[in-house]
Amino acid sequence: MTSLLCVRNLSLSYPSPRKRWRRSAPVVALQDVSFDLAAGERLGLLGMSGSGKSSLLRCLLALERPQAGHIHYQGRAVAPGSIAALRWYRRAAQYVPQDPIASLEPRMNVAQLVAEPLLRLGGDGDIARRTEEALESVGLDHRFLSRRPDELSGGQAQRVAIARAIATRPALLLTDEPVSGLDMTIRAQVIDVLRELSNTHGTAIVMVSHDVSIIAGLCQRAMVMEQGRLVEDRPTPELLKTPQHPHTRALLEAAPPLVTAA
Ligand SMILES: Nc1ncnc2c1ncn2[C@@H]1O[C@H](COP(=O)(O)OP(=O)(O)OP(=O)(O)O)[C@@H](O)[C@H]1O
Repeated sequence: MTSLLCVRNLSLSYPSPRKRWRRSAPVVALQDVSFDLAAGERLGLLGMSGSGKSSLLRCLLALERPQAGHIHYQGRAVAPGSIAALRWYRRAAQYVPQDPIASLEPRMNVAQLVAEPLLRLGGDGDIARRTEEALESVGLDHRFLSRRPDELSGGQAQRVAIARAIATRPALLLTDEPVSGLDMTIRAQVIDVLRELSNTHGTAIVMVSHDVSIIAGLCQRAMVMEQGRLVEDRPTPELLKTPQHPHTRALLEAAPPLVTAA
């Protein structure tokens, strides 16, 4: 497989809030994080709350600038460098956020929301058909096309956010807890859609989840973070069967028993 993303020695700290007359030490979110992601690979990111998963995702999305290290996409620099000059990267990488309702423009209807990235990226062919296909693949039929975000449940809004991201068939999909608000049937359906997208179009996926079973069901590889560091990075079945790091073992012991495995 060809390397898509190359992440080397990434470190990120947030300035600490000012307490009265003095500042305390910055909050270290990422420390010396390095890994590669191959085209079409599906990578799960596990870790306790506050371990740095969302910070890493924000760096991969070029929303946060790391203080040290670099990120290259197909050999081109995503970081360091100017965020404003990353238009080319916004075409390649799509994002499914954790909070879909906040991310969907309230004045647009579902058809416009899903078509918007296709139009923005200069989509060719039948935009209406691709919009409907993307919505159908997440279990929403044509009756939803004219609804606005405030007329959707949390789960339906999440599915619109996923349809929006996958309609463009991106080379890289970055997701933060993409199925956490969905019931079990829809959750399984959305996981199938993501797997199908990846298998058919070679989309690489980086997925943050607290749910080990979701990562086991979708991702060939899993990484575990602890206090901003990567402590384990292995094929998911191996990591689940023989966790090496004490933190991974603690994480798996705290998780509910797995129903399925990749
Ligand atoms: N904007 C911010 N300003 C200051 N500190 C931050 C900010 N965002 C995150 N942090 C801190 O950085 C560290 C990593 O946070 P991050 O959100 O990346 O963890 P996480 O693993 O995604 O957690 P969760 O699973 O709870 O979402 C934490 O100590 C957090 O408090």
